[in-house]
Amino acid sequence: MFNNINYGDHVSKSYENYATSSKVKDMSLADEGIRKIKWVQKHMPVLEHIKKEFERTKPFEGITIGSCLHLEPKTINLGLTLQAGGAEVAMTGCNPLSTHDDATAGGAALGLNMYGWREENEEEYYETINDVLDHKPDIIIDDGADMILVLHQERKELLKKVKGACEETTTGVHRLDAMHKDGALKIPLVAVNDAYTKYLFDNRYGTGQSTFDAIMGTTNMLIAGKTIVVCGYGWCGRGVATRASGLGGNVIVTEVDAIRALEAKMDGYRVMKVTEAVKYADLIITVTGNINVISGDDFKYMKDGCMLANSGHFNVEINRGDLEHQSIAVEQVRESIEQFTTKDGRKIYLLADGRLVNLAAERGQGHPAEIMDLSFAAQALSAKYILENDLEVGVIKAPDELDYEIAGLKLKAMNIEIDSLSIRQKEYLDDWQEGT
Ligand SMILES: NC(=O)c1ccc[n+]([C@@H]2O[C@H](COP(=O)([O-])OP(=O)(O)OC[C@H]3O[C@@H](n4cnc5c(N)ncnc54)[C@H](O)[C@@H]3O)[C@@H](O)[C@H]2O)c1
Ligand SMILES: O=c1[nH]cnc2c1ncn2[C@@H]1O[C@H](CO)[C@@H](O)[C@H]1O
Ligand SMILES: N[C@@H](CCS)C(=O)O
Repeated sequence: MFNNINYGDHVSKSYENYATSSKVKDMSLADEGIRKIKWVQKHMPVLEHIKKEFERTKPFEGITIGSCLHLEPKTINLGLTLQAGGAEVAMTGCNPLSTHDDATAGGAALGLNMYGWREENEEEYYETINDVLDHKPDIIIDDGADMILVLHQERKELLKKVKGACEETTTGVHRLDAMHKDGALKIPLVAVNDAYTKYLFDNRYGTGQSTFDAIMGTTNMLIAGKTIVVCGYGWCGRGVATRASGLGGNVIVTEVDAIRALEAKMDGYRVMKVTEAVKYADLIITVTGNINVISGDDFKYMKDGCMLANSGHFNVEINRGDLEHQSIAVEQVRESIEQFTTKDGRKIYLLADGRLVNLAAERGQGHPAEIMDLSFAAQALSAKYILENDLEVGVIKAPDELDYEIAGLKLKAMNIEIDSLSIRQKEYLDDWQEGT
């Protein structure tokens, strides 16, 4: 069935190395998965460049890399990049709702060990994390730190083989920082999220666009003229607020950090306490990485028809239990939309079960390929960095050289040339004596 597909230059050309240990929903979806993988490859030039380099230099020969990332075509392309470098790759999802079953079938067909399917229950979610750990990885790539936690708590015997791990997202880095402070972290950790080429683009422009892509695709509703409350004005919040405003929404920001609140105000948004903001909201989007951002009485003051979406962390930012408690009926009214009827008769809509909407909604495609090109280039080079350096236990930022290499490659792929400092300019910048 698969043999007449032209795989292109950068993926395996046959299914001979089809990883039989994979657990995916349906291998008959592999053709479609491979078509989607090939599409994103066209839009991930930096990762494709790295893949070619890896094919030549084989930095991961004899190495096993296990990942816990959102499983969709761009992530599979990261897996193929690591595979091109000689690694045995085992992948599972980092969210029970974000896996694309065609992409995982495609990945398995192309020789990656794939574990996971969309709508896993909690037991299956952790079972597939353990399936990846069974491959005894030398390097781990995590998103949200669930796999690293399982490694430290339940699979301690594997710790000594792990040379290091990479973490994809802000909340994962916070969790791992906390773990290190408690003396519980036993491996070196590269906070890939903290690379400039990651958070400045992925968290901001990626989340900005993909959050609205998913919300609009899920609801088929207009943004223009609506009041949109953005909870959290970090990198994701800035991106979400910019796009909300660009689509014609009236944006209100809520924050707990005085500097970020001030920044939001001077960026032109209204800023107020969440208890006040919810009264005006047509749509609320949480992007804080925190728990109970919308909870308790907040639901009482919402207007009839208010929609709730989280694009931050797990399913804890919006307290679903509190909303259920105040409701007399919950009904699935459309794919990824639940309608809660409150005791006083209002309808409140929760998207994608309160999980990050840009990935967990049925229509969620995640960030654009050009954005994940940067994030996954940072992952691929960080994995190589771990292997080539004897890192100490702790959480470090990816080195600046790596960031500049990625930015340079991206600019080149975009046909953009920039200036460089002249010798005189360098001297001037280094000199403290030259004045007016
Ligand atoms: N959906 C995605 O694809 C995606 C992409 C990147 C990051 N993330 C996740 O999104 C979350 C935010 O990431 P970030 O990089 O913007 O983090 P960040 O640290 O830059 O920003 C978070 C902001 O939320 C604020 N905040 C915390 N608690 C709050 C509360 N109760 N009410 C209002 N504001 C509050 C903080 O003060 C901070 O300014 C994280 O969980 C991150 O892992 C999701
Ligand atoms: O399309 C995607 N594929 C894989 N990962 C993604 C995609 N979109 C966003 N993220 C990643 O998900 C993390 C939060 O869990 C973010 O940090 C982002 O890098
Ligand atoms: N993997 C987690 C981390 C997001 S911050 C999630 O999907 O919610």
